[in-house]
Amino acid sequence: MDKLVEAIRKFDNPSVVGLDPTIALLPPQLFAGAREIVGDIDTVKGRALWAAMVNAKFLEFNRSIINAVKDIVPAVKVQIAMYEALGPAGMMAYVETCRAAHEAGLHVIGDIKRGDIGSTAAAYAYHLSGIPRPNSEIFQAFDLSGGASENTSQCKCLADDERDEGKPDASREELGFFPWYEDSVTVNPYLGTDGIAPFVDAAQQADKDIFVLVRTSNPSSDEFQELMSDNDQRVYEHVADKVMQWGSDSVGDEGFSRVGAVVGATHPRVGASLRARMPRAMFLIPGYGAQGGTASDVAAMFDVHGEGAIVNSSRGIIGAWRKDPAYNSALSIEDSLQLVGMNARRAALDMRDALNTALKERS
Ligand SMILES: O=c1ccn([C@@H]2O[C@H](COP(=O)(O)O)[C@@H](O)[C@H]2O)c(=O)[nH]1
Repeated sequence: MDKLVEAIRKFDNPSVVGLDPTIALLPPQLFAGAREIVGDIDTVKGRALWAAMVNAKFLEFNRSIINAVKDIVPAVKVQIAMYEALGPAGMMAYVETCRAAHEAGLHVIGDIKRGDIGSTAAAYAYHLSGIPRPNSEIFQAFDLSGGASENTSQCKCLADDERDEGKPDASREELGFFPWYEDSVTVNPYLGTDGIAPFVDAAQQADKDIFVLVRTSNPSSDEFQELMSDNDQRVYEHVADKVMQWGSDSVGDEGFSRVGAVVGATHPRVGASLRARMPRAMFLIPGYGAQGGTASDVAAMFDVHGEGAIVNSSRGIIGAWRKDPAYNSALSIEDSLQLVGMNARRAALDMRDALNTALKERS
């Protein structure tokens, strides 16, 4: 997490902008004429054209936000669900969004919430370590090599070779070794250690990080996470202890391991207790703004130095333009996107200031 900690310090801003576009969050003028272009939406062609168009608009929208905030925030969190909902073209919009953020110098958190049995988790973990080698386990399992390769025992990724040769990230990108442009991803711990270990290994190989869901922000999260086990511990407390264990071999210079924790801003008391329980875990805190979390709710989730956490807001920042009286439907596409960017910037600055004030006030 050293790079993320450094980026937060550089901007004096422990917040992350969530790029979770929906059609309702985009200015309607971006879709002017869409009906005519798409034709009948209930045909395969119409639906495919619509998805391609929406994805192109998502990308345009995201780029205007990235440009507007790149000099004031350290990171973006890109929620893959919003893109995946639009099919294969959506995945390209996801990747291109991550790439635009990466090229703008931002730390990119891929909110992909993966988790599966070990062998499948190993395949998902290539999000971090790059496209697998032809002789990696994932290809061997299906014998795509025609039995030619000898090496079946190791799941070795392309990034290994690059790292061995000491090549910088840029050359990895050129070679297609780093296709997702994510610096970290979110993972779901429900399957236990064998579902997480491949992500920890991949993060270690590729010098990246993961964030494990520990105490999520949503209303139903109590159903399982608050359950009490025999030894008087809540389920989320068990997960927290596992997160510490999973990260124990990867504590960086800044004192945080590669294995961070997702803790919702909507649980201030629990968040504070988790801070004490997980001193080496960086917290990714969603639930600020649109879900009701405030700066004072999250202040106790930072460590004594006011570090160790990054707070996400998605709708509250990318949808801020909708409250601006300067918006009107007659604005050109260009002007509407400028308004989107200006409002996102203002909302991001307000969030930064609110967090820094709450951190000062608590001491
Ligand atoms: O516990 C969790 C884990 C992840 N999220 C994600 O964060 C954003 C929140 O969006 P807002 O618009 O700021 O509410 C979204 O991508 C969620 O999937 C979360 O909210 N809670």
